[in-house]
Order: sequence, then C-alpha cells, then structure tokens
Amino acid sequence: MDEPSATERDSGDAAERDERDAGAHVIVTRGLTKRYRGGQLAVDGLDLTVPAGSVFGFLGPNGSGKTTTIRMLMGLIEPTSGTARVLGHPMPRAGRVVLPQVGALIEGPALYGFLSGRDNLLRYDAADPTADPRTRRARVAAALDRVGLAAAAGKKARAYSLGMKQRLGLAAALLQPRGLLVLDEPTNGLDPQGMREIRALIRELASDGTTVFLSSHLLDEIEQVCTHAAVMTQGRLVTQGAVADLAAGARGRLVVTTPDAGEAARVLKEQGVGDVTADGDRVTGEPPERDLAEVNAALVTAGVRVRGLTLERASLEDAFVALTGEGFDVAG
Ligand SMILES: Nc1ncnc2c1ncn2[C@@H]1O[C@H](COP(=O)(O)OP(=O)(O)OP(=O)(O)O)[C@@H](O)[C@H]1O
Repeated sequence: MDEPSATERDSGDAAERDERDAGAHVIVTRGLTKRYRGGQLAVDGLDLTVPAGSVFGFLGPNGSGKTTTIRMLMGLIEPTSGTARVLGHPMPRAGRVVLPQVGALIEGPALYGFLSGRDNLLRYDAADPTADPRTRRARVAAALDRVGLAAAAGKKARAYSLGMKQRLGLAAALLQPRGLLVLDEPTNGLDPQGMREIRALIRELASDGTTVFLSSHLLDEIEQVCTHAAVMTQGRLVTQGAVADLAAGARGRLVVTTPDAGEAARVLKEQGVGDVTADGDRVTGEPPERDLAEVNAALVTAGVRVRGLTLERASLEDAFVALTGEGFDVAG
C-alpha cells in the first residue's frame, strides 16, 4: 500500500538526478556563485546544464560573468557557494581527473614567438605529465593538420596572424583526445575572415561528437555555430536550451518592403501593429493578432505599393530583448 508511486520514485532529489544525468550532461552547475573579495557578485546562483555532444554557446555582454564561470569550471578559482560537475566529477575537487580530458583555450594561447608553431606544440606537450613522449611528434603533426596549420608549421609563431595563433591554441587543446573543449571568446580580436575560419573549425571539431563549450558576446556567432546556448546578464542566467527553441520563444517581426514607408507605417499602426519603425524602404513591427492578409489589404487600399510583406523568424537577439527588456550590447 505504501509503495511510492512511479512519479514519486522517478522524481528523486536534485543531486540524484544530476548523478543519473552525468553521462548525458557534460557540465552541470547548481547554484554556482562567485563573489569576489572586493564584494563584486560576478556569478549569482547559476544552474547550467550542458548536454553531451552539443556545441554550447555561453552568451552574455562583457562583464556578465562568463569568464568567472569558466574559471570556476576549470578549477582555477573556488566558487563562493554552489556546485559544478564537469564530465561527471565535482570541480575543483576532481581537477586531476577532469582537466586532462578537457582541452581549453582561455584568454588567448600563451606562445613563444621565437619558436615555430610545431615547436610550440612540442614544448607544450612536453609540459603535460599525462602526455606520452613516444607519440608526441605524431600527435603534434595530427593536431597541426586538423587546424589547417600543417603548411605553416615551421614558421615562427610571431609571424602568425592572430587567426593562426588562435588556431595554434586550438591545436594545443587537441593534442590529446578530449571529452570537452572549452573556448573563451575564441574569435575575439579576429578580422571577419579569421572569425569565419575559427567558426568553421569549431563546427568541424564538433562534428565528431566532442562537446564544445564556448563563450561569446556575439549573438550572431552563437546562432551560426551553436546547437545550444545559455544567456547571461549581470551574473544571472536568463535562459538556456536549444538555440532553435530559444529563438522560437520570441515572436518574429513583421516586415513590409515599400517605397511608401511613411504611409505604410501609419497604416500598420492603425491596424494594431506595435513598435513600428521605418528604415529606408523597410517598415517593421510586432506581428499583430489579426490575419496578415487583412493587413496587406489595408495597406493596398491606402495606396501603399507593397513590394514584400513577410514574417521574419525571431533571432536570439529578439529572445534576449524579450526576456530581459534590454537591448543586447553588441558593441561589447
Ligand atoms: N578578479 C576579480 N576581482 C574582482 N572583480 C572581478 C574579477 N574578475 C572579474 N570581476 C568582475 O566580475 C564581473 C564579471 O566578470 P567576468 O570577467 O566574469 O565577465 P565576462 O562576462 O567574462 O566579461 P568579459 O567578456 O569582459 O571577460 C565584472 O563586473 C568584473 O568586473
């Protein structure tokens, strides 16, 4: 009679659930909090869940607590409170087990400019007590090949472009098989071409199933590269989930293309369209409840020459604005 019901049995407590999920989730934090000594609350009660195999974007404006979180995940600093599990183990306690399985690129790679790209990697690998010296040369060659630096391997690192340096940093993270790659702002400071190269490389690295956790203050970067994302603002988590679902949670924009933008804006407002803005021949607004065919008919009746009337898919930026009521500080 007193047997627990299926739901009671299944619910468990949060710790048990996290234990069960350890294989499915590569990073799990609960109430993770960091208050710096000066009193700054940098991360505030963070509950993060990173699914295995995802390319997970950790998105937030500058100063929102991304680097502080990454430093706690990597055991570089102690949390003030809360817990973090990485690859199923508690951090920072299990650092010795976890860290060899994590390839990290944090705050730019430390390189010796006077050494070639190849020699930098050989030296880096030699400093890793878990690395097998017998396979060193082969692993370095494979990593250079993987990031597209095989041809430039003999060049001194100081002659590398910023994008090449960043790729060399990624190669260093790939010298050993990894369960997780952690990249802090991997395209920061790169020109558009360098950004494209790094993004393509990240997608390729992820295609073999390696979980990639990358921080960025660039919304479009997350949309282009990531399957999942978490959004931070002022140390707090705003939302997390599959990128497609996050964007779908926000409503898109109604877009009317017309040479008669002023008149179109007036008619749209009359038709109950909110937040109408006109920019050149594009007039946009919040989609109204009513049938768009009626809105179109009203525009045409008023003499507006409609070239196009569409609903634009909501972006992650729309979702961010809808959730926080703030604009996303893209300039950083
Ligand atoms: N060592 C420190 N001591 C005191 N405050 C700090 C320290 N490091 C960061 N902070 C503060 O904590 C907050 C979060 O900083 P953090 O660097 O984690 O943010 P971020 O999202 O990574 O931003 P950025 O991209 O600029 O690094 C900021 O207000 C920052 O000024």
